[in-house]
Amino acid sequence: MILMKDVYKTYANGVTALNGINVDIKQGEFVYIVGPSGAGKSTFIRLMYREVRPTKGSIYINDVNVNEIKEKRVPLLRRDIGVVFQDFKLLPKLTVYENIAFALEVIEQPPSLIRKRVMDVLELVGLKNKARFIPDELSGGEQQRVSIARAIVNHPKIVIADEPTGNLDPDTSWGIMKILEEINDRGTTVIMATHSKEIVNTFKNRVIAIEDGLIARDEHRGDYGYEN
Ligand SMILES: Nc1ncnc2c1ncn2[C@@H]1O[C@H](COP(=O)(O)OP(=O)(O)OP(=O)(O)O)[C@@H](O)[C@H]1O
Repeated sequence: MILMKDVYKTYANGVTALNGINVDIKQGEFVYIVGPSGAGKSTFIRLMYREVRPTKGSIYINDVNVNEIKEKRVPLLRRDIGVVFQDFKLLPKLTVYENIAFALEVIEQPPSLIRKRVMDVLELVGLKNKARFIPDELSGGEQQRVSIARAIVNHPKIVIADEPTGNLDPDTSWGIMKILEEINDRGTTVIMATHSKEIVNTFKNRVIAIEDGLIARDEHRGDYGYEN
């Protein structure tokens, strides 16, 4: 479902972030991407939704080579992938409801379906009572729950999260993990880059460690493996 073959990435400034990555992630897996700062985790993640293009090698998402599709088909690729960022990236002037609905409006879904889907995801992330709030009126954890709701409202097959708990305290992070595990239990593949030893060692899942642009470790139900 996600397949990388001999993937290299050298940025325009000459920095090589990935140095020959081979990986195979099946539908329904939960995978942590760990490793030292600057090891290439974000680059690895951003290649999957074509935010970054590889210098060499192939990346397949559901048998589609993401580097070969035409620019106009990129939005279609991204419909299958929900992305969650460390800094939430919510639209500040829109309400919680509107932030989530927007993801469906841009792909021209009918209003009745939009309403149902938004209410369903608000229920899942426990924010039905805050649908009319704007992001500034929410805590960091609540804003991250909105951004997760927005990422999954279109029922993507894959959710990619780049340090989703990076700005949150431990209790709030736990709540976010519970939601991601629930989404994964429903069959969605979850790929999450993290620096949290506590999370990786508590919520056991596959661990892929990237060091110096290479996969240094790939373990089923692995440990974090670093001292933070
Ligand atoms: N847009 C870019 N242009 C040039 N170099 C970049 C760019 N993005 C990342 N790099 C470099 O590529 C290397 C890998 O960066 P990347 O962000 O993938 O690492 P990371 O493992 O996610 O780090 P962190 O844990 O600190 O977020 C670093 O040396 C970084 O400086």
